[in-house]
Order: sequence, then structure tokens, then C-alpha cells
Amino acid sequence: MKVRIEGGQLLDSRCGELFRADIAYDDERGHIVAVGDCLGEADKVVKLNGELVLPGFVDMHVHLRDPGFTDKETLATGLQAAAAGGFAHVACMPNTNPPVDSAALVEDIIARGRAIGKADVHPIACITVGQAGDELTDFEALKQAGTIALSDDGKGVQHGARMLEAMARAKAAGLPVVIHSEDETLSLDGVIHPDAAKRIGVKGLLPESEAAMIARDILLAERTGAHLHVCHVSTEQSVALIRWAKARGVNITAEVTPHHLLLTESIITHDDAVFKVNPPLQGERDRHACLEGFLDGTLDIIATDHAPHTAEEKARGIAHAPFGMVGIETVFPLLYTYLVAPGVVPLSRLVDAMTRRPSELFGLPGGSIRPGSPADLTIVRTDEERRIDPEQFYSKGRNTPFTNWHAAGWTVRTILRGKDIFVQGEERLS
Ligand SMILES: NC(=O)N[C@@H](CC(=O)O)C(=O)O
Ligand SMILES: [Zn+2]
Ligand SMILES: [Zn+2]
Repeated sequence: MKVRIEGGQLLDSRCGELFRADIAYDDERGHIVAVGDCLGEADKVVKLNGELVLPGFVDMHVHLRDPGFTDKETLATGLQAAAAGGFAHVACMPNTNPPVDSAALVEDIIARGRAIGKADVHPIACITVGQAGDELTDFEALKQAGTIALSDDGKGVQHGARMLEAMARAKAAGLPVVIHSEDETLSLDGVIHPDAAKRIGVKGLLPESEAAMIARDILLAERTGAHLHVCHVSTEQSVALIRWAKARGVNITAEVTPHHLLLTESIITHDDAVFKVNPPLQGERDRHACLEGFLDGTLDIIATDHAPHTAEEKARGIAHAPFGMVGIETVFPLLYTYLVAPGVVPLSRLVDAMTRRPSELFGLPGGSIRPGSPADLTIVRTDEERRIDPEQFYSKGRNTPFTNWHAAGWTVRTILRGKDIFVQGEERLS
């Protein structure tokens, strides 16, 4: 069936300007047929009134908690939440129970994800067996099964020689190594930024633990030629090191989260674990450096690090609650409202960092609106402001630090290969 979307605004990726155009796609074959005016007959017409029609969003860092932690999230709730946030594709981290360290587990997630029929899920598998930091997993078998990258996210690989071997083998297998950069001999059992920790009376987490590990892994990536991708960059020193590595020609890319672009440790004025995340919210200099790094492309992409936890777990307070914040349903409205609308970040930079760039880095489909490309589309309304209410989330996780913030830029429809995977107001999957 031929579908036409008319009355929307598209983004010209070369000049960054918005323009009016219609889009025709084939909802069975799943690709875009034409972009422009007078696109001819269609079996179905979606009429818009100036909404943005963007490529389907891509998030390279989410925690879907399935298998093993389904009280926090399930594949179904996580992939519906992703679609509601405008995401057509998400990459899920392997810190589940059991950890995703075998081909069978990768295949299981892909098969169950596909059956749910929401966002497409692309598993990232463990670097080390059981995420224990020691024996390496079978990279070739994991790749055959469909894994798109390797990571022990949640923990850093502490042993340098082991990481060197992992990068050499990842290079041979053609898989990116995605690092949670944390030198545990520095971070120890700290929980939040040292300044905030002093105010609250808990243990500080040394920010230098991040850059220390990034420095090591830059050197190992340079030696091996592996594609090193740095997760959730949060400090000024980390941004400087990545910028330096790129200038040297190291095969390195990086991501930044919405919370590290919008928040600092100063928001932590009382013991509320909703602000506890790893890496922690840092200082204003760090936040500013992340923003600069994002604008100049040192930090290539936006990733949410969507990390749902239960209300009970988060009620344990900053010292004892698990690290992590949800983010997949609010990332675009927050960054649109607080960075794009005030003129800090161009819309084209934000959209590129959530679509074309992550697709390109990890070899995923989509990322552009052109005849022949997949009909992965996100339709966003920028003229309707809403208050963020976690009770409305499709995710099981309600642990957002942005409760009661007002934002515009909500997704009204998400399309994957020509099929609607989210329409505003739809029922929850359980
Ligand atoms: N970011 C977090 O604070 N938590 C993540 C782990 C991680 O991304 O390191 C989680 O799995 O909960
Ligand atoms: Zn991490
Ligand atoms: Zn993570």
C-alpha cells in the first residue's frame, strides 16, 4: 500500500533549513518512494499541520533489563517506550541476568524484540564472560548471531592487557568496543560528585576515574586500530582527551547523554537517588565542555543511557540506590526545548546526532529521508508544551530527574519500515 505524509516539514541536512515537502512510502516493502510535491495517488494519506518529519531516531545505549531484571523493564515495555520517544532503533546493553555473553542470548533478544513489533533492538554483547572482566567472549560467534558491538557497560574492563587483547580481537571481528570508562581503583565506592557528596554526607566519586580510563583505552585503540566508542562522556578532561585522540587519527567516537548536557551536581540539594547516575552529574565546567564537544563533533552522538530501576530501589537513598536514570521518552523534547529553542544547538546537529550519525557509526539502516531508504520516520510536534509526568511513561522506570520540567517536541507518530510502531495516545503493552 502506498502511504503519503503531507503537510509536514523536513530538515535539509546540507543547510539545516526546514522546508515543506510530502513523503510517499510503501508500507509493505518498507521504503521511501518519493519526497517532494505532487506525489500522485496514495492508498492512505497522513495529514499534518507543520509537524517535523525526521528520520527515525537511533539510540545506541539503552538498558532493557530483559532477561533477569524484568521488574525494572521488559523488552516489551522498553521497546514501546523507545517507539514513544521517537526511536526506530535502539542498541541494548548486556548487563542483564544472565549477562548477554553468548550467541544464543543475542539471538533470543533479536527474536523476541522482533515479535514485539515496536522499535528494532540491536544487542550489544559482553566483552568478557559474565561481565566478570576476565575471559573474553567469542566475538566471531556473537557477531554471527547479530551483535553490533561489544561492551561490559556498567563496569569498566579494569585489566589493561585484557582490554588490549579484546581490542585486537574486536578489530579482527569488525566490531566496535564500547567502553564504560571507570578506573575502579579511583572511583572506589563513591556515589556522586565530590562537591555534592560533601553537602549530602555520602562518599564522593572522583571524576578523574573517567578520563584516566579513557586515556588508557585511547592508547590501546591507537595500537590496535580498533573502533573505540566511549559511552556517556561527562568530564572536561574526557572531552579534551577524545578531541586529542581524534586529531591524532585514532579510530574513536563518543556519546553524550541528555542529563550530562542539561544538569550538574548543583541540582543535588537533598538525598534523592533520582539524581544518582554513573558517571555522576559533574560540575558546570564539565557540562559546558560536553556541550562544546557536542557542538564541534568531538562527542559524535546523543545516547540516553536509559537505565530504569524500581521505585523501591530508588527509595534506598543516594548511598544505597542503584545508579541510573530513564531517558528514552524525554530526550528529544528536553534537548529541543532547552538547547535548540534557545539557539544553543542547531536543530540539524541534534537530529544528525540522533539519526544519521549513530546509524553510520554502527552500520545500522536508516538515518536519512530519501527515495529508496527505509521508511523509518519520526513525526514531532514542536508547538505543544507538556509537563513531564513519569506516571505517563510507557517505560516501567519512573526514575527521571526531569519530573515537572516543561517541554515541547513530543513524538506523535513513529514509523519503522513503513509500519506505525507508535501513535500518540496508544495503549500500554504489559
Ligand atoms: N548509567 C547508570 O547509572 N547505570 C547503568 C549502567 C551504566 O550505564 O553504566 C545501569 O545499568 O543501571
Ligand atoms: Zn556505563
Ligand atoms: Zn549504560
